[in-house]
Amino acid sequence: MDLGKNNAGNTSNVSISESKLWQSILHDLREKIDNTSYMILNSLEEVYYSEGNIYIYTPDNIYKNWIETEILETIETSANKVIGRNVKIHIISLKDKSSKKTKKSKNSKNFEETDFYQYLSLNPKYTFDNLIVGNNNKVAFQACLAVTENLGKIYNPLFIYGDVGLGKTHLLHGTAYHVLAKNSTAKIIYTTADTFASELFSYLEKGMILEFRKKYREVDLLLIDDIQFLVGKERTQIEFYHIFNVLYSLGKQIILSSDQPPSKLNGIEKRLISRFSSGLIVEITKPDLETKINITLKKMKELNVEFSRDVVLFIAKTVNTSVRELEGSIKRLKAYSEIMGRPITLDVARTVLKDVLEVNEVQPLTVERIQKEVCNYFNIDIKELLGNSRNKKSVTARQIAMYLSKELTDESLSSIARYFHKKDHTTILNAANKIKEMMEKDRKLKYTVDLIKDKLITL
Ligand SMILES: Nc1ncnc2c1ncn2[C@@H]1O[C@H](COP(=O)(O)OP(=O)(O)OP(=O)(O)O)[C@@H](O)[C@H]1O
Repeated sequence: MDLGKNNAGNTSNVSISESKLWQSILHDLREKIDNTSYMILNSLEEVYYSEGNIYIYTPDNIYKNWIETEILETIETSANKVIGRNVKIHIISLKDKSSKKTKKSKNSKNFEETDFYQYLSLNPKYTFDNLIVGNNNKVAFQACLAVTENLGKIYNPLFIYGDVGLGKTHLLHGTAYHVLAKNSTAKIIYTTADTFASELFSYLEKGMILEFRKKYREVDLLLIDDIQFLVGKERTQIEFYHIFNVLYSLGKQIILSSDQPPSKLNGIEKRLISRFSSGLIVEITKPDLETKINITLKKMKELNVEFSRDVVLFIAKTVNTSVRELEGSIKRLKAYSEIMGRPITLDVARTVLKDVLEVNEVQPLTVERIQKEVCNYFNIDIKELLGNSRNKKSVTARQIAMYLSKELTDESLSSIARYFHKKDHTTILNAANKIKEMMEKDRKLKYTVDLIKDKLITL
């Protein structure tokens, strides 16, 4: 029987029998039912989920009767626990063809893995596949990747910090997904320090502190986001301190994120700070232009929207505060274009994102600024840059300035030519092409150009 096929022979749906959720339910049942019952359940090939119902198909009535009399309640309890809501279990014998048809009506939706991820509070979009890795987050990403290969063995704890909206949560969720992809039964808790604190108090109110401890002390990977929210919460810090110690001594992996490095987390106990600092601390910084362009292109694809190259460059250059804002700007432009039925031109983008630009107080990127920055870098006079000197340094500087003016401003080639006191726009085009070509072969030149570019656009 083909597990990937549903009743209608449609191969696009995934049955619960293949899913991580069913594996988790079976895993939970392993210790609770006898071996024969476990073998029976493990051998079943058709198990489906639909809106709070699990349909388990058995080859005949003997299996059906066994499950119903021996283990039905236990399955239900495990399923409720794993899914986090009440589910109803239906046992259907495949010999009884008519019941199969009724239960699996065309509205019946097979289980999707997103149900499982929602249960873990993971955003389905925050995977490594959707994460753009640039200079700003490369170290943090590599550290997370290394940790997934070797849970608890290296970089424990891993402490990731950076300003708001720079992708810390995305990285934490991506790590959890990556661990689950390698081992679907890994016990993972992702939570924020705030949720951890509220959860603790609700367990305390119910007199269930032991259950709370058990829950957190049993994990293979604990990810706590926004750890700065532990500041001032003394009771929560005490509880977290003990959980941390237990997990650490058991060699379980802990990953924390914060908007500050540990040393700046005033209001968190010293003993916790020293533990946060005992593993690897990595920073996520603001993305450079190239990374912002790549993120913009990725988000456009996710949002199914297309902008011209000019608009992409404009967004990436001008939205400087966070990746969240970058994403917000793309969404705004998309909404504007849909509502007004107009394509997004550079002028439209400028108008729609006016308030974002005001916040960012962007210094306009003019040909004059580029010329000045190039002169600073090469330590030459503007007269030398604009003159006709053929010495190597002046020629390189001039060509780089022409290349950057073409790449980073909206000026036409003729207009750029005027800024360089040239009559012919082909001078600019030739210089720009030459630098572009040379950068592919000459790493030192590429490094120089990138450095100047960074200075011009860095936030
Ligand atoms: N490198 C990246 N590639 C793709 N998307 C990114 C990247 N960095 C951030 N994002 C996106 O930016 C948005 C904000 O990221 P996220 O919530 O992870 O930031 P954060 O650092 O956790 O922020 P906060 O400190 O406010 O909690 C998300 O939609 C995320 O997908």
